[in-house]
Amino acid sequence: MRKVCILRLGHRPERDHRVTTHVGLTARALGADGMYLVGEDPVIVGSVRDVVERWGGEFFIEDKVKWKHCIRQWKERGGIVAHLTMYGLELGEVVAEMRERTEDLLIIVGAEKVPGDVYGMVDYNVSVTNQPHSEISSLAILLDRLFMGQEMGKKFEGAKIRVEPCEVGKRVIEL
Ligand SMILES: C[S@@+](CC[C@H](N)C(=O)[O-])C[C@H]1O[C@@H](n2cnc3c(N)ncnc32)[C@H](O)[C@@H]1O
Repeated sequence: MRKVCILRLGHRPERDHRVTTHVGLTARALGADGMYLVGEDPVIVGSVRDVVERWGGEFFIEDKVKWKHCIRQWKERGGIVAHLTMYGLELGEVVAEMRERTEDLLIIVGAEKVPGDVYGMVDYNVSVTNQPHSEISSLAILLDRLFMGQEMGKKFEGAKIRVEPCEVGKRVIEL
């Protein structure tokens, strides 16, 4: 089974804390396998690992990653890389090809301005509309289109807690 991981660039601990945590949680919930974080943020690493511990699955998070090294190593190991950017090719034009390829996929999302070199190092620069919005929304839509909705049924092995969907109220099961 191919691996799909996220590389989060440009994280500023003083202002991106919540958004970067949500990039990780969105990636996990929508079927990705892990996230590499450029920069050091033990609080985010701890929060995401805590969710994995309670809600299950094997999603990993690693901080203090050097982005060029991460991309090069990913490609040396035979993986492909997509960069989410409003300036890229429209998602609808490239997602079928990305889905058909069997190589591991690294998805890059930025925070502040992404270094210019990134655009030339990747296999796909992909836009989710050509309007500015967010790394969380663009990642969610890419993952959903990539997995064609199948990620919604993903089982999270080893969970200590699970939600039982119900029409009204909250039903939480401790396992
Ligand atoms: C809040 S934006 C800031 C982008 C920054 N101003 C720049 O010029 O690179 C943060 C990230 O959201 C993602 N993003 C925002 N809008 C997007 C779009 N329309 N399509 C794809 N990704 C998008 C990109 O990954 C981007 O790096």
